[in-house]
Amino acid sequence: MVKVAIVTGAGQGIGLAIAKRLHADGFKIGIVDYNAETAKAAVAEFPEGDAFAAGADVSKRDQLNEAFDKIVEHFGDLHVVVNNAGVAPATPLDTITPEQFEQVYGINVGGVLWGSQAAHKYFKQFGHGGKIINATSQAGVLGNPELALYSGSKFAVRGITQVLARDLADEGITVTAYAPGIVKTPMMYGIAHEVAVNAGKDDDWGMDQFAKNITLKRLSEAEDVANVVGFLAGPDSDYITGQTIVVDGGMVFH
Ligand SMILES: NC(=O)C1=CN([C@@H]2O[C@H](COP(=O)(O)OP(=O)(O)OC[C@H]3O[C@@H](n4cnc5c(N)ncnc54)[C@H](O)[C@@H]3O)[C@@H](O)[C@H]2O)C=CC1
Ligand SMILES: CC(=O)C(C)=O
Repeated sequence: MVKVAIVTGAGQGIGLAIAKRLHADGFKIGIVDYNAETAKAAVAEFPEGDAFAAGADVSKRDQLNEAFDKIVEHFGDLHVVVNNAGVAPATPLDTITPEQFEQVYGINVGGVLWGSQAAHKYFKQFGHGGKIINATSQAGVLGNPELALYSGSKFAVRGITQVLARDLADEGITVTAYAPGIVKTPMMYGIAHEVAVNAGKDDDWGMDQFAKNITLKRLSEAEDVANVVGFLAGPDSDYITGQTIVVDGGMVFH
Protein backbone atom coordinates (compact mmCIF):
# COMPACT_ATOMS: atom_id res chain seq x y z
CA MET A 1 0.00 0.00 0.00
CA VAL A 2 1.29 3.47 -0.87
CA LYS A 3 1.23 5.77 2.17
CA VAL A 4 0.81 9.46 1.30
CA ALA A 5 1.51 12.52 3.48
CA ILE A 6 0.99 16.19 2.70
CA VAL A 7 3.21 18.68 4.55
CA THR A 8 2.48 22.40 4.22
CA GLY A 9 5.33 24.89 4.41
CA ALA A 10 7.76 22.12 3.42
CA GLY A 11 9.91 24.31 1.18
CA GLN A 12 12.37 24.86 4.03
CA GLY A 13 12.94 24.64 7.78
CA ILE A 14 10.88 22.34 9.99
CA GLY A 15 8.46 21.39 7.20
CA LEU A 16 11.26 20.13 4.97
CA ALA A 17 12.77 18.14 7.85
CA ILE A 18 9.34 16.61 8.53
CA ALA A 19 8.90 15.73 4.86
CA LYS A 20 12.29 13.98 4.86
CA ARG A 21 11.49 12.07 8.04
CA LEU A 22 8.09 10.91 6.74
CA HIS A 23 9.71 9.86 3.47
CA ALA A 24 12.25 7.81 5.44
CA ASP A 25 9.26 6.22 7.19
CA GLY A 26 7.83 5.11 3.84
CA PHE A 27 5.51 7.96 2.80
CA LYS A 28 5.20 9.57 -0.60
CA ILE A 29 5.35 13.30 0.04
CA GLY A 30 3.08 16.12 -1.15
CA ILE A 31 4.73 19.49 -0.58
CA VAL A 32 2.54 22.59 -0.33
CA ASP A 33 4.25 25.98 -0.14
CA TYR A 34 3.62 29.45 -1.51
CA ASN A 35 7.29 29.81 -2.39
CA ALA A 36 7.50 27.97 -5.73
CA GLU A 37 11.29 28.19 -5.85
CA THR A 38 11.99 26.52 -2.49
CA ALA A 39 9.21 23.99 -3.08
CA LYS A 40 10.85 22.96 -6.36
CA ALA A 41 14.27 22.74 -4.70
CA ALA A 42 12.74 20.64 -1.91
CA VAL A 43 11.26 18.13 -4.38
CA ALA A 44 14.72 17.73 -5.91
CA GLU A 45 16.00 16.46 -2.54
CA PHE A 46 13.84 13.32 -2.83
CA PRO A 47 14.29 10.33 -5.12
CA GLU A 48 12.51 10.80 -8.46
CA GLY A 49 8.76 10.23 -8.12
CA ASP A 50 8.62 10.22 -4.31
CA ALA A 51 7.74 13.91 -3.82
CA PHE A 52 5.38 16.25 -5.65
CA ALA A 53 4.88 19.97 -5.07
CA ALA A 54 1.70 22.01 -5.48
CA GLY A 55 1.82 25.75 -4.84
CA ALA A 56 -0.73 27.37 -2.53
CA ASP A 57 -1.12 30.04 0.09
CA VAL A 58 -2.57 28.02 3.00
CA SER A 59 -4.64 31.00 4.14
CA LYS A 60 -6.65 30.79 0.89
CA ARG A 61 -9.06 27.89 1.09
CA ASP A 62 -9.59 27.56 -2.66
CA GLN A 63 -5.87 27.49 -3.38
CA LEU A 64 -5.23 24.92 -0.68
CA ASN A 65 -8.08 22.69 -1.88
CA GLU A 66 -6.70 22.82 -5.39
CA ALA A 67 -3.22 21.85 -4.14
CA PHE A 68 -4.69 18.88 -2.21
CA ASP A 69 -6.62 17.83 -5.34
CA LYS A 70 -3.44 17.85 -7.44
CA ILE A 71 -1.42 15.86 -4.89
CA VAL A 72 -4.16 13.28 -4.31
CA GLU A 73 -4.68 12.90 -8.05
CA HIS A 74 -0.92 12.39 -8.42
CA PHE A 75 -0.42 9.78 -5.68
CA GLY A 76 -3.96 8.32 -5.49
CA ASP A 77 -4.46 8.38 -1.70
CA LEU A 78 -3.94 10.42 1.48
CA HIS A 79 -3.17 9.24 5.02
CA VAL A 80 -1.41 12.04 6.93
CA VAL A 81 -1.68 15.83 6.74
CA VAL A 82 0.83 18.04 8.56
CA ASN A 83 -0.45 21.62 8.79
CA ASN A 84 2.99 23.13 9.34
CA ALA A 85 3.10 26.44 7.42
CA GLY A 86 3.25 29.49 9.65
CA VAL A 87 4.56 33.04 9.97
CA ALA A 88 5.92 34.83 13.03
CA PRO A 89 6.42 38.58 12.85
CA ALA A 90 7.46 40.25 16.10
CA THR A 91 4.49 42.42 17.10
CA PRO A 92 4.93 44.78 20.05
CA LEU A 93 1.35 45.72 21.03
CA ASP A 94 1.27 49.31 19.77
CA THR A 95 2.61 48.35 16.34
CA ILE A 96 -0.05 45.76 15.50
CA THR A 97 -2.14 46.57 12.43
CA PRO A 98 -5.38 45.00 11.16
CA GLU A 99 -3.43 43.76 8.11
CA GLN A 100 -0.92 41.95 10.34
CA PHE A 101 -3.74 40.45 12.39
CA GLU A 102 -5.40 39.11 9.24
CA GLN A 103 -2.12 37.79 7.86
CA VAL A 104 -0.97 35.96 11.00
CA TYR A 105 -4.37 34.51 11.90
CA GLY A 106 -5.16 33.81 8.22
CA ILE A 107 -2.02 31.68 7.81
CA ASN A 108 -1.43 30.19 11.27
CA VAL A 109 -5.08 29.50 12.15
CA GLY A 110 -6.80 29.57 8.74
CA GLY A 111 -4.11 27.31 7.28
CA VAL A 112 -4.80 24.70 9.99
CA LEU A 113 -8.58 24.93 9.51
CA TRP A 114 -8.53 24.71 5.71
CA GLY A 115 -5.87 21.98 5.73
CA SER A 116 -7.94 19.96 8.22
CA GLN A 117 -11.08 20.44 6.10
CA ALA A 118 -9.31 19.22 2.98
CA ALA A 119 -7.80 16.27 4.88
CA HIS A 120 -11.22 15.30 6.22
CA LYS A 121 -12.76 15.44 2.75
CA TYR A 122 -10.23 12.97 1.38
CA PHE A 123 -10.13 10.68 4.44
CA LYS A 124 -13.94 10.35 4.07
CA GLN A 125 -13.73 9.86 0.31
CA PHE A 126 -11.15 7.07 0.64
CA GLY A 127 -13.16 5.46 3.45
CA HIS A 128 -10.24 5.14 5.84
CA GLY A 129 -9.10 7.18 8.81
CA GLY A 130 -6.05 9.35 8.91
CA LYS A 131 -3.91 11.65 10.98
CA ILE A 132 -3.98 15.44 11.10
CA ILE A 133 -0.93 16.97 12.79
CA ASN A 134 -0.78 20.71 13.47
CA ALA A 135 2.09 23.11 14.18
CA THR A 136 1.73 25.08 17.37
CA SER A 137 4.69 26.28 19.49
CA GLN A 138 5.97 26.59 23.03
CA ALA A 139 4.67 30.14 22.46
CA GLY A 140 1.22 28.56 22.13
CA VAL A 141 1.55 27.09 25.62
CA LEU A 142 3.10 30.10 27.38
CA GLY A 143 2.75 33.69 26.10
CA ASN A 144 6.07 34.95 24.65
CA PRO A 145 7.17 38.60 24.81
CA GLU A 146 6.44 40.74 21.72
CA LEU A 147 4.60 37.87 20.00
CA ALA A 148 0.98 38.76 20.83
CA LEU A 149 -0.34 37.83 17.38
CA TYR A 150 1.85 34.76 16.96
CA SER A 151 1.39 33.36 20.48
CA GLY A 152 -2.37 33.97 20.30
CA SER A 153 -2.62 32.19 16.96
CA LYS A 154 -0.69 29.20 18.31
CA PHE A 155 -2.95 28.96 21.39
CA ALA A 156 -5.83 28.84 18.87
CA VAL A 157 -4.17 25.92 17.05
CA ARG A 158 -4.12 23.91 20.29
CA GLY A 159 -7.83 24.68 20.77
CA ILE A 160 -8.73 23.61 17.24
CA THR A 161 -6.66 20.44 17.68
CA GLN A 162 -8.63 19.48 20.79
CA VAL A 163 -12.03 20.17 19.17
CA LEU A 164 -11.25 18.31 15.94
CA ALA A 165 -9.89 15.35 17.92
CA ARG A 166 -13.32 15.01 19.53
CA ASP A 167 -15.29 15.74 16.33
CA LEU A 168 -13.41 13.30 14.07
CA ALA A 169 -12.59 10.40 16.42
CA ASP A 170 -15.58 8.30 15.27
CA GLU A 171 -14.16 8.35 11.74
CA GLY A 172 -10.81 6.89 12.79
CA ILE A 173 -9.06 10.24 12.50
CA THR A 174 -6.62 11.44 15.15
CA VAL A 175 -5.69 15.10 15.50
CA THR A 176 -2.56 16.14 17.35
CA ALA A 177 -0.12 19.03 17.51
CA TYR A 178 3.61 19.56 18.02
CA ALA A 179 5.00 22.54 19.92
CA PRO A 180 8.63 23.27 19.02
CA GLY A 181 10.90 25.54 21.04
CA ILE A 182 13.67 27.61 19.49
CA VAL A 183 14.52 25.91 16.21
CA LYS A 184 17.39 26.99 13.96
CA THR A 185 15.32 27.95 10.91
CA PRO A 186 14.96 31.13 8.84
CA MET A 187 11.80 31.97 10.84
CA MET A 188 13.54 31.94 14.22
CA TYR A 189 16.55 33.94 13.02
CA GLY A 190 14.07 36.48 11.57
CA ILE A 191 12.27 36.91 14.91
CA ALA A 192 15.54 37.23 16.82
CA HIS A 193 16.66 39.91 14.36
CA GLU A 194 13.42 41.92 14.70
CA VAL A 195 13.50 41.80 18.50
CA ALA A 196 17.16 42.81 18.51
CA VAL A 197 16.57 45.75 16.16
CA ASN A 198 13.63 46.96 18.31
CA ALA A 199 15.93 46.90 21.36
CA GLY A 200 18.95 48.40 19.56
CA LYS A 201 20.97 45.20 20.10
CA ASP A 202 22.59 42.61 17.83
CA ASP A 203 21.07 39.37 16.50
CA ASP A 204 22.90 37.12 19.00
CA TRP A 205 21.31 39.12 21.83
CA GLY A 206 17.93 38.63 20.12
CA MET A 207 18.40 34.85 19.96
CA ASP A 208 19.56 34.75 23.59
CA GLN A 209 16.26 36.32 24.69
CA PHE A 210 14.50 33.19 23.49
CA ALA A 211 17.23 30.63 24.19
CA LYS A 212 18.09 31.34 27.81
CA ASN A 213 15.37 29.16 29.33
CA ILE A 214 16.16 25.91 27.52
CA THR A 215 16.74 23.20 30.13
CA LEU A 216 18.80 21.07 27.73
CA LYS A 217 21.01 24.10 26.99
CA ARG A 218 21.01 23.86 23.21
CA LEU A 219 18.93 25.28 20.40
CA SER A 220 16.70 22.86 18.52
CA GLU A 221 17.51 21.31 15.17
CA ALA A 222 14.57 20.93 12.80
CA GLU A 223 15.16 17.16 13.01
CA ASP A 224 14.35 17.20 16.78
CA VAL A 225 10.84 18.28 15.75
CA ALA A 226 10.62 15.96 12.74
CA ASN A 227 11.35 12.97 14.99
CA VAL A 228 8.28 13.75 17.08
CA VAL A 229 6.10 14.31 14.01
CA GLY A 230 7.34 10.96 12.64
CA PHE A 231 6.01 9.36 15.82
CA LEU A 232 2.69 11.24 15.57
CA ALA A 233 2.30 10.15 11.93
CA GLY A 234 3.04 6.50 12.64
CA PRO A 235 1.16 3.62 14.27
CA ASP A 236 2.91 3.92 17.65
CA SER A 237 0.82 7.05 18.35
CA ASP A 238 -2.55 5.48 17.45
CA TYR A 239 -3.87 5.88 21.02
CA ILE A 240 -3.01 9.61 21.19
CA THR A 241 -5.42 12.32 20.07
CA GLY A 242 -6.14 15.94 21.00
CA GLN A 243 -2.72 16.31 22.61
CA THR A 244 0.01 18.82 21.96
CA ILE A 245 3.47 17.26 22.27
CA VAL A 246 5.96 19.88 23.39
CA VAL A 247 9.42 19.38 21.87
CA ASP A 248 11.36 22.37 23.20
CA GLY A 249 14.29 20.99 25.22
CA GLY A 250 12.41 21.80 28.43
CA MET A 251 11.30 25.43 28.08
CA VAL A 252 7.71 25.06 29.26
CA PHE A 253 6.28 22.23 31.32
CA HIS A 254 2.55 21.64 31.08
N1 LIG B 1 11.46 27.97 14.12
C1 LIG B 1 10.99 27.90 15.33
O1 LIG B 1 11.73 28.15 16.29
C2 LIG B 1 9.57 27.49 15.59
C3 LIG B 1 8.65 27.26 14.60
N2 LIG B 1 7.37 26.85 14.91
C4 LIG B 1 6.37 26.61 13.88
O2 LIG B 1 6.82 25.60 12.99
C5 LIG B 1 6.31 25.87 11.68
C6 LIG B 1 7.46 25.91 10.69
O3 LIG B 1 8.35 26.95 11.08
P1 LIG B 1 9.80 27.18 10.43
O4 LIG B 1 10.20 26.01 9.63
O5 LIG B 1 10.67 27.67 11.49
O6 LIG B 1 9.46 28.42 9.47
P2 LIG B 1 10.18 28.94 8.14
O7 LIG B 1 9.75 30.36 7.98
O8 LIG B 1 11.62 28.63 8.16
O9 LIG B 1 9.47 28.06 7.02
C7 LIG B 1 8.08 28.19 6.81
C8 LIG B 1 7.70 27.65 5.44
O10 LIG B 1 6.29 27.85 5.30
C9 LIG B 1 6.03 28.53 4.07
N3 LIG B 1 4.84 29.35 4.24
C10 LIG B 1 4.69 30.42 5.07
N4 LIG B 1 3.47 30.95 4.93
C11 LIG B 1 2.83 30.20 3.99
C12 LIG B 1 1.55 30.26 3.40
N5 LIG B 1 0.67 31.22 3.72
N6 LIG B 1 1.21 29.33 2.49
C13 LIG B 1 2.10 28.38 2.12
N7 LIG B 1 3.34 28.28 2.63
C14 LIG B 1 3.70 29.19 3.56
C15 LIG B 1 7.29 29.34 3.77
O11 LIG B 1 7.41 29.63 2.38
C16 LIG B 1 8.38 28.39 4.28
O12 LIG B 1 8.76 27.45 3.30
C17 LIG B 1 5.53 27.18 11.78
O13 LIG B 1 4.16 26.92 11.93
C18 LIG B 1 6.09 27.81 13.03
O14 LIG B 1 5.18 28.69 13.62
C19 LIG B 1 6.99 26.67 16.20
C20 LIG B 1 7.86 26.87 17.22
C21 LIG B 1 9.22 27.31 17.01
C1 LIG C 1 8.77 31.17 16.81
C2 LIG C 1 8.34 30.43 17.96
O1 LIG C 1 7.50 29.58 17.84
C3 LIG C 1 8.88 30.63 19.23
C4 LIG C 1 9.69 31.79 19.53
O2 LIG C 1 8.66 29.82 20.09
